[in-house]
Amino acid sequence: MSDYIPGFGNHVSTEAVPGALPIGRNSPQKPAFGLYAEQLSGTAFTVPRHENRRSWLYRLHPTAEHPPYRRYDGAARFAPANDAAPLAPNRLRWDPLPAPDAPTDLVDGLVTMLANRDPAELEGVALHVYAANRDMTDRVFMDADGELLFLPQAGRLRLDTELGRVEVAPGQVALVPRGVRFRATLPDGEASGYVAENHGALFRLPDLGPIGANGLANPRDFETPVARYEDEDRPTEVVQKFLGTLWTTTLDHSPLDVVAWHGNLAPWRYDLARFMTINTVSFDHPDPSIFTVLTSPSDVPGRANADFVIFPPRWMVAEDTFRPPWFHRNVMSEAMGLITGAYDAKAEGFRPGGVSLHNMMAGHGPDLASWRGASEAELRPHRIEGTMAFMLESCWPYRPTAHALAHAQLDYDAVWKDFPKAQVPPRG
Ligand SMILES: O=C(O)Cc1cc(O)ccc1O
Ligand SMILES: [Fe+2]
Repeated sequence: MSDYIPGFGNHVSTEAVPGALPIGRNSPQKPAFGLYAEQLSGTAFTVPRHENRRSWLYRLHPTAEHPPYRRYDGAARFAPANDAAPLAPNRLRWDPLPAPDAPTDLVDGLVTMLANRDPAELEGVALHVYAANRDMTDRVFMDADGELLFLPQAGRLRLDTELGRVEVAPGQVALVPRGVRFRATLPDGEASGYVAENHGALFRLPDLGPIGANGLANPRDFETPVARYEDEDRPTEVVQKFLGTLWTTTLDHSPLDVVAWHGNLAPWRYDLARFMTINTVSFDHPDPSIFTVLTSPSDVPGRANADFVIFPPRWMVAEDTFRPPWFHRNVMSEAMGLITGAYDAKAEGFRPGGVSLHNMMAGHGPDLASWRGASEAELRPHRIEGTMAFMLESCWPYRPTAHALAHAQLDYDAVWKDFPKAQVPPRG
């Protein structure tokens, strides 16, 4: 049997021990084996049925049984954005995180770069980066502030979650729903990458409009783990992110003790190589919304709280067209990262593991070298290979954290310096 069940947002039933899952009801008077039934809500009880997400978990201990949380004093840079000072409307870019110089697990290796809105408003996203070289041992993490989308850049992650094991490699992404506890271990000994934290409406597949019934990320390619549990009676720390700060408590058992579960709120993984990419076969560079993998809508139709967009390997065939991204100013705010290769609008300086920020209305687009190259290129069919950039586009402008502001590349603006002035014929 596969360790994964295919499909996005499906109603799944899975049990690690035969007979653990109640049949025909969610909360029997006495669940099998003395298990505790617990509902985990991903949406308010009364949201419309097609948006309603929740799962029922059958576990060795009730989650409610835990001592009080105290402030966690590790992960000093895994912190909320600093919104005290006015933010300059400048474009910013960051180099990849250096490898940790001490043993560091995923939680302590997370560094918050960009965030918008307050998690208490149930809107907005944050972009974190991580660099870790140690397994989480005897501790788990959970985020009450949002769902977590993991984008490994180097090194695999094994995410042992309450609802099962998700293994994810660079080129794949994985999602852990809000509130689901998990432990990250590093099969390759070290790992670095990105985490998008979504405080708003749950990520979903975008509508396809005139594209039709198929294409972009197809639902069947999302993989949800089967139930898998630990029966460990030893102290386990739970680090929790709640309202932008970190808290800790210690249980006398592993909380990854869900023997069976059913429902449609669950972790999953997705291989970005399965993305069916759409592009022009005539002329002009289409808007990047054609590359949307997942969207988190805001209350305004079509204006996303967060769009997760990728720039995958693809053919470029447009005729009489400047093929890379055009110059633009966007009412949406654009955070970007690079998983592998080079990005077609930036000849240099945007490195795998790096981050860039082009906030609302910031003029940006190809750097001088990319513009020159693409303006002069012979327009034969050309395949962009070995690349994977992503964008987390949000209607809410991002604020870099104090740490990010202090570590931005110097003079990113210079990539748009010295464009030759256009020469129009003299008037009249
Ligand atoms: O700024 C960027 O590089 C991202 C981007 C890509 C694209 O193809 C069109 C618009 C856009 O913002
Ligand atoms: Fe852009």
